[in-house]
Amino acid sequence: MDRSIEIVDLLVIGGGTAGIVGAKTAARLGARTVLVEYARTGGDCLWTGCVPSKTLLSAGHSASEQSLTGDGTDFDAVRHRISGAIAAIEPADSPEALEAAGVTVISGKAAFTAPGEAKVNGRTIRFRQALIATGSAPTLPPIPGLSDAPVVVTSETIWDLQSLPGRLVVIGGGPIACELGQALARLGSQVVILARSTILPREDRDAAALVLGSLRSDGVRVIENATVDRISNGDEPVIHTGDGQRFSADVILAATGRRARTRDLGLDLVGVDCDESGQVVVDAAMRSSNPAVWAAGDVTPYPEFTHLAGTHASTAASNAVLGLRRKVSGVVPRVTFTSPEVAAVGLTTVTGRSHSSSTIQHAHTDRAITEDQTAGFTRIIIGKGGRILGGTIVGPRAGESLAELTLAVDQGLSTRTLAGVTHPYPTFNDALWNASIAHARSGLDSPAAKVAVRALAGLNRWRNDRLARSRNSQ
Ligand SMILES: Cc1cc2nc3c(=O)[nH]c(=O)nc-3n(C[C@H](O)[C@H](O)[C@H](O)COP(=O)(O)OP(=O)(O)OC[C@H]3O[C@@H](n4cnc5c(N)ncnc54)[C@H](O)[C@@H]3O)c2cc1C
Ligand SMILES: NC(=O)c1ccc[n+]([C@@H]2O[C@H](COP(=O)([O-])OP(=O)(O)OC[C@H]3O[C@@H](n4cnc5c(N)ncnc54)[C@H](O)[C@@H]3O)[C@@H](O)[C@H]2O)c1
Repeated sequence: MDRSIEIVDLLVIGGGTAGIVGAKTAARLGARTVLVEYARTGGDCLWTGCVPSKTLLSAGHSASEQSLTGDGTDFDAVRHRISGAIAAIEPADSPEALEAAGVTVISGKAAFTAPGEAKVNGRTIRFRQALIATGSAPTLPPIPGLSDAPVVVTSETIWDLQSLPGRLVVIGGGPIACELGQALARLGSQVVILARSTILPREDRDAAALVLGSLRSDGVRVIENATVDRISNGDEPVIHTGDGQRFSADVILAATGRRARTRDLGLDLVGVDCDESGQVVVDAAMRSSNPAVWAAGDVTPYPEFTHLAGTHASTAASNAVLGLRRKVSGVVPRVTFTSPEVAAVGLTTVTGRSHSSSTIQHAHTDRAITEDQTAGFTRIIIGKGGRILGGTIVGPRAGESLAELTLAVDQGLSTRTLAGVTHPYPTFNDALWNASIAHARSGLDSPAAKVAVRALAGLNRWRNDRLARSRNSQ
């Protein structure tokens, strides 16, 4: 029997970051909001993404410091730390927190059935607007033998390992491969990273080179431009590369990208278009090809970051509920939390004739020297009128320094403006300040500026002399 519930203002499908933020935003605006989640609220970030991976990195960092004293790794303690971090954050993302915010939470799998209708657990929900926030899942690359290998994990299942892998082969070279590869190497695994291109291909080349050096000094074998041909599964899995190299593994981590969860959602029944990779196509207001259906987070073609899932869902939900067409910002910061961290926003290379860059190596940044952490730099890309267009920061806590650079890019600040703001000393942000000062000062080196400065100084000298003469004659 079909049991319908009264029409809701916003139906949210998926209870990860995008779903939670979207649902809370709508409820705060007074909308009758229902969120459907088939696994557990909190999504990828809380359970298998940001939270466990950053905790693992922190544990790896502590282990690498302790190795100076010869301490071993207690993997149970690491697992305990990870579950502790999840447990501490989970209440904020729980169904109870959502209900307290005015959101009705339904446990089950939702799919659209007709325009304005979806089904969950055999029950029809009629909606005025809907938000698709179903995220993405890791994919396994089509490598012969991979799916038959005994211990193949992804970023979703690696957290189930009960013991530290002795030999870990990571296929991929993106943020997941670098972060998890480095953390596990620091905890004591022998790690090989097989990357199809260079590692962190989206980042500034100098930044990626610093991470490569750091991974290697942590004992990770990084093979760039590798082709993984096949995996043979005899006594133990062996990974064969195109150039004839072989790597034995106890565990294989596939970190080669993700696929949007849009299959079985009934999107064709509501006229929601997807691109060829299965992601929901949205405009800059996060609206799909169906004007009553919106999408946010990893299910869209935008970069896969928690902060973006949240801000995009908030925009989508308020647009849906209030009938607005507010567009999302194009300024997207990102941080890869390796040692050193790589943080970037906006333009990271000089691409136009009117662009220039200003770089401060952290070897010249006093705080980096006092911390003995000089492997890093701050580079900003500058456009017309000294406007800061973006940049890259590499070093400890680069992600924290990126907030200031992100604000500068978002607000269209110039190097002169940033140079004029007193920064505390000694901090890592000195590098961003000094990169701005260096550029702003270089403006004073142009012939026209030199003439103007000389004229101004001359005028002031003449005025002071005249004042002095008149004082002397009194
Ligand atoms: C290892 C790792 C580390 C990461 N680290 C960072 C980081 O440091 N910083 C950062 O910004 N990002 C990081 N990310 C990315 C970040 O986790 C994602 O961008 C973010 O979680 C996406 O949120 P979402 O809400 O779009 O999707 P998800 O969190 O995947 O949520 C989607 C939810 O929808 C549910 N669902 C799916 N289909 C249905 C359905 N039909 N009915 C009901 N429910 C459904 C799922 O169960 C899931 O709970 C990391 C990712 C990984 C894998
Ligand atoms: N710190 C963070 O914000 C953070 C951390 C982890 C993940 N994430 C998000 O999760 C998303 C997924 O991460 P990811 O690292 O899996 O994906 P990715 O798409 O960023 O990187 C995958 C890498 O694997 C390589 N690759 C693909 N197929 C391969 C093959 N057969 N052999 C060897 N290499 C191959 C690709 O060239 C690419 O460099 C990222 O795009 C990112 O947005 C973010």
